[in-house]
Amino acid sequence: MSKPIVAIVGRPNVGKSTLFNVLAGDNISIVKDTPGVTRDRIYADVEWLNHKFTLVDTGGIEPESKDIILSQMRDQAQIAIDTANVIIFITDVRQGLVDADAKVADMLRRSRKPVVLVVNKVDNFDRQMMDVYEFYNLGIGEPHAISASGKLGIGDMLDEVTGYFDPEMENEEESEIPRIAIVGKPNVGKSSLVNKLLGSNRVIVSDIAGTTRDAIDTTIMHNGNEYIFIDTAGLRKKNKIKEELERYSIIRTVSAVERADVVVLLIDATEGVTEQDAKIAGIAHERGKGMIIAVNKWDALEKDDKTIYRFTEKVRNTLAYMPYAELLFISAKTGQRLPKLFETIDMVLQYQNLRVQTGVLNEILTEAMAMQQPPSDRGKRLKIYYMTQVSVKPPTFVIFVNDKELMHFSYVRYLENKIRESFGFRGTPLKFIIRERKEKEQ
Ligand SMILES: Nc1nc2c(ncn2[C@@H]2O[C@H](COP(=O)(O)OP(=O)(O)OP(=O)(O)O)[C@@H](O)[C@H]2O)c(=O)[nH]1
Ligand SMILES: Nc1nc2c(ncn2[C@@H]2O[C@H](COP(=O)(O)OP(=O)(O)OP(=O)(O)O)[C@@H](O)[C@H]2O)c(=O)[nH]1
Repeated sequence: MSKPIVAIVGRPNVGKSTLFNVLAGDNISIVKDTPGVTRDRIYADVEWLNHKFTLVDTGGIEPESKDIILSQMRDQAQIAIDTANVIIFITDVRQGLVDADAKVADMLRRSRKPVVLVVNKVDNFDRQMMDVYEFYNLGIGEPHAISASGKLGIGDMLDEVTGYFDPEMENEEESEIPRIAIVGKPNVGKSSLVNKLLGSNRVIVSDIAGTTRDAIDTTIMHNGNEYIFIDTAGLRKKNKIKEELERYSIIRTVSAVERADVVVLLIDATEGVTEQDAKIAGIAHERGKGMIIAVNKWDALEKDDKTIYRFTEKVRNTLAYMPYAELLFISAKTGQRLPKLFETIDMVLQYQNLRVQTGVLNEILTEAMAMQQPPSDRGKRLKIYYMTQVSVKPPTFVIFVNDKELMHFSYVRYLENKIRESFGFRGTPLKFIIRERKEKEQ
């Protein structure tokens, strides 16, 4: 299933962060007023009735001068148009309708993306409704009055947002053609890779920073199989401050990863593995995607017999939360190990879809428990009744136990390792759900 993306766009101080936090719930609620504090809160998973979506905040405008605000808003809106399925355009009833709003509204209208116009800070519906009607003039539909901080009008707004979701997309079962997202920092070689894989020049590559184009899906045939590559390259770099660039690249990554079965994270061999790489990898990890780390520009490195070993160690340390990820050393320039990349993608796809029968799983479980007893606490021992695999992509297991509290993270890890010893599941994260069951039901 691929989750829709909803982007919030709006001028500084209209209440984007507040709305974001209300929608994202308790999990992400950094209260602001300190510039920089909210920077990391860029996306969140939201559930409304039967709908799930990923919310992204395109924010991060520094209110320096009006000209800059408008150009930054345009950038925000462009990112939203490029990546989102539905756009929430948020305005402020107290500031009223301003010129920048109208300009951005024009841009959004032309994009033909569904836009939900929201007028925030309507703390008193009776008294402020007349002011809300003014926003009809934007020509992008009916304004929704809300109070983000007062949590008013949020339900109606979400009804409209989720009403635009494509039911086919939400219920999408298995797609026949696997989708591979190529992600990584700017300049790491994403376009070069897709270009090389394609073997022609349909994807534009440039040495000049500032090549503009939208994310492209490229269908590539290899050994008679089709693959769709989702490429996040070509972010505009002109006039962007570093943090802004990073935010944009993260939003695009989230949207590409969301649609993918397998993620190929490119790391620049000439720069080593960085904090930003770890952040990007985290997005794929959280979303349970198949994971391949490809260290690119391997041709450009002076190597001795220890180089690959040292590099491996560094990557594994920095990305310690994903020991399952496959690791490859490639060159998009020379084509080194690109056939191996396809083999690895095929393997990871298989493991993402592998189902293990309950009988076999429980043999592994029994043996594992015999070798290492489940933990106990204050005289009470964890009992594990059985385990079953409930889904794939990522493979997800439910473990039935007598008392959830007794189930230790380290014991789950131990069981995971036992499953991997038998089945591999290379390149794919495994998910475990612990459920309690009364002994009598046994
Ligand atoms: N009265 C009222 N104030 C609100 C409401 N929602 C947000 N605010 C206030 O508006 C101010 C700006 O809110 P933020 O959520 O930080 O706005 P923002 O759009 O994220 O701002 P930037 O990060 O600068 O882009 C804060 O002081 C909020 O408390 C509302 O519904 N009613
Ligand atoms: N030596 C070497 N250079 C490479 C390799 N792959 C890419 N490059 C160079 O790295 C630079 C950036 O490559 P791009 O493919 O444009 O990188 P990108 O990740 O698509 O960049 P953005 O569009 O900024 O996201 C170009 O100068 C490429 O020629 C490689 O395997 N080896």
